[in-house]
Amino acid sequence: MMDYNTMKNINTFDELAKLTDYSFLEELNCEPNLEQNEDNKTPRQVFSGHYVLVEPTALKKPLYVSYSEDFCKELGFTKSLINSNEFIKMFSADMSTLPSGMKKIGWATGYALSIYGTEYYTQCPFQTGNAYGDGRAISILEAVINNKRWEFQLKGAGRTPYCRGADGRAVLRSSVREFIAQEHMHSLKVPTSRSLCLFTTTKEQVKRPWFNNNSYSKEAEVMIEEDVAITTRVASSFIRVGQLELFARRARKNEHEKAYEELEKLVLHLINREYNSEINSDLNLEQKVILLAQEFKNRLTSLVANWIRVGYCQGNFNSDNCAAGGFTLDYGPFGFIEMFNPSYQPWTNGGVHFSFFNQPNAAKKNFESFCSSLKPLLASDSKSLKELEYIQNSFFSMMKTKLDNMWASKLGLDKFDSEIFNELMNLMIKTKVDYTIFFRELSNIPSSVEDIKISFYDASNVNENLKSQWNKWLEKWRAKIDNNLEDSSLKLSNKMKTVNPKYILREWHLVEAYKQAQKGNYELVKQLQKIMTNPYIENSKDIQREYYSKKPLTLFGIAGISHVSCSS
Ligand SMILES: Nc1ncnc2c1ncn2[C@@H]1O[C@H](COP(=O)(O)OP(=O)(O)OP(=O)(O)O)[C@@H](O)[C@H]1O
Ligand SMILES: [Mg+2]
Repeated sequence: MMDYNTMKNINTFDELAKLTDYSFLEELNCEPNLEQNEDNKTPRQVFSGHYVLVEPTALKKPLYVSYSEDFCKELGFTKSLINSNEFIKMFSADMSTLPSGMKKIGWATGYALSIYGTEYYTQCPFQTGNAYGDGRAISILEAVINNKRWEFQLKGAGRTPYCRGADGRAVLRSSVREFIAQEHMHSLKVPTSRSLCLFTTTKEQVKRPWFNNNSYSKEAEVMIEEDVAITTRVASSFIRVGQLELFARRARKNEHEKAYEELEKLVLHLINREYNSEINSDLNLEQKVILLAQEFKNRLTSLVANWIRVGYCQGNFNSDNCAAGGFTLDYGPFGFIEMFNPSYQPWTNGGVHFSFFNQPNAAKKNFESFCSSLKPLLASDSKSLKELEYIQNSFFSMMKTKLDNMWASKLGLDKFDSEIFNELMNLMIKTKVDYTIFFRELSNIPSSVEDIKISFYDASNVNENLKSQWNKWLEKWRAKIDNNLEDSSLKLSNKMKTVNPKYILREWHLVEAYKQAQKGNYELVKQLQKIMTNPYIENSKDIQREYYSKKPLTLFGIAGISHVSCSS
């Protein structure tokens, strides 16, 4: 819990400037031989170094869409700071007038890509992997604020050497989605990068593939022009599994004389930034690497169990979208499940491997890529290599324990019960239930199917046979919780409501919010932010009517609401 009383508020930009601390960035290698005034905004190969310096491309006449109240409070950022001209300039990517002590240039990093465990090079325009990385994300600040170190990164801040010929921008639509979802996830108690603020402009548009109105098409049908936007996201670091892979691939192939050294540096840097409290700095490299693998496994399995708990599908869980700190990163073609379907996948190009219930397998693949990246550092130590292999091979047993515990907590049970679980899954699929509403209603400890019918998409079609199956299941389940029940049912109910959210971010609500925002009205964005940053509370009847609500049947299958083909 944050102790706001002992926190220092930051009222002015000069106060923020004083908290700037680039010492972590300085642990890493900047790309060598970079000529000062080289235009670093065209695709090119970057052969070595952990980052390149690049000047963000500012938004002209930025419009302030919103900021995160919760996160600003956590940072101690006051309204006067957040509304200051300097703040608006910096986070709409204009770094030209920053005070001394603050870098007037940003940095972007290269990374490699593995899709479901397979190494790819073809996405790089040079087919080498040397021009793949942050194509539109540029970090601009590192600061230690109230004893915690944060990196501030602009998403959509213009081209970098890794832009692959694209525009380096993000559009308002995708930025509103990412901005709200990131803080929603934090409020759902799922580790994630955070949102600071969101700016747009009417002075610059880019083209994106999209759909005709009310279309059922799975493929984009038209190119539309959209206003660009920049979200500032903030995290303890933005190191991805793919980033480790890039340096490990180079070390493995001995691509240049410093390849091994750069890998080692990055891994130690990752430990310093993300695993400081778990890994003692006195240990030797091999011991550190082993502990790193163990702890990342621990975090990644918890993360994915949490995603399933809240109904989140990442959609594109490649190794380059997998944060090495074990938190959620890259809210692209994500979605929160509505009608339960284990193979739910909001992204039409994503494939079943990244679908809802397959996320543990996708995580396992990313974990394998992670472990492979550590291997060069253990090459001369066969005992440690064996240990790493063991850690890698036991991913699934840890994943299963985390999933079992998660399901037990959703069901209010002390212990996972496979019979109760399997029967429930079958019933949920057969009946077409809303995932969130079902578990929230279950948290009221119902005794009859009538009490959970509100979560059924087609309650009128639930026949007597199905009703009796539900009643039997509820009876069985109640017998279990009664057996386990030390506390009163009210206590159990309250406990279940801390793991089963009342509100999740439904795409059709997001669509309304970004459509309004595209017309210059940010009220719905703010309203959604407010509700989605308090997802476990009941809220007023009016809010319940609107947001504790199943997806309207008319929206099923509609492109841009039920699925997307492009998210950027
Ligand atoms: N409009 C764009 N301009 C330049 N590069 C882009 C653009 N869109 C995507 N990319 C790059 O393509 C790669 C794959 O895109 P992906 O959708 O995973 O990431 P993203 O949403 O841009 O970024 P992140 O993972 O940083 O949240 C990334 O390296 C990204 O930087
Ligand atoms: Mg990405």
